[in-house]
Amino acid sequence: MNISLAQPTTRQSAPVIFHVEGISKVYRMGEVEVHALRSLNLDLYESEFVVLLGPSGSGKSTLLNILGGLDIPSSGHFYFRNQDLTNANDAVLTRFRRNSVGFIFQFYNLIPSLTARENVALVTEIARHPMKPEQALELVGLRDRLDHFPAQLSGGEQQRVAIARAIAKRPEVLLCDEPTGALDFQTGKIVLEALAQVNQELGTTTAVITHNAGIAGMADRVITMRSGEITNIQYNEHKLAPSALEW
Ligand SMILES: Nc1ncnc2c1ncn2[C@@H]1O[C@H](COP(=O)(O)OP(=O)(O)OP(=O)(O)O)[C@@H](O)[C@H]1O
Repeated sequence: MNISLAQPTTRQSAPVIFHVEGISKVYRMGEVEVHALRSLNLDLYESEFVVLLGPSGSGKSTLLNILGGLDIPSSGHFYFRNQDLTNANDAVLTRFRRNSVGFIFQFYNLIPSLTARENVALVTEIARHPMKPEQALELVGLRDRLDHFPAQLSGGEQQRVAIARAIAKRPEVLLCDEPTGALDFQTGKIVLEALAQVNQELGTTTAVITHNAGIAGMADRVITMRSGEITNIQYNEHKLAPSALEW
């Protein structure tokens, strides 16, 4: 199914950051072919906050992984700021991921023997124009947890360290796959507050995959997928603060 790309967005004057044109992804498992994405078209705009919904197996992670240069489509084209990355080689994709993309996953993948500040510093040491680890941690509300080790932090705090680590290199996009999947309601909201804050303060284009439809209210756009296709795009005229979300 092709969705019109000409609809207005709340960021309608913003330039396109990702242009996805008819991408398909087929996984071959022996004799069996799994069509994870089917001729999908999508534009994402600078600074927008997008929530991706859809049942398990609908292709959300596959799409996010392609956007982030972790996977490549079987056919179609994928552009980042007019640069065609569809057939980019490993060196180009590595540079793209390193300079332009921050990833957040359900599990935080922090290094247990390093403090919050040191976990973030690992990334800032190799980035081009990083912010200071302290600044990144302050942005996610962890100024007073700089010298704590992961084991001394709650799940929500660890996820916020992971967010600080992802944004400290000032990526243009932040791709989040089930960032609150392992967290309870209240803690999940605090993590969403941190993502909203980063989106607002740094203008980082943010895409969040979730099974939780209650999160949709904080997005500029809500994209719903089913069986490898986009079945609906909804525009929120009035975004909700994460604290006002209910699920
Ligand atoms: N590496 C892979 N090899 C084979 N099949 C895969 C692979 N990755 C994903 N798939 C299949 O592609 C389809 C889409 O998977 P994907 O993970 O993108 O869905 P999803 O919407 O993110 O699901 P979930 O919400 O459960 O994470 C599924 O049928 C899945 O089994």
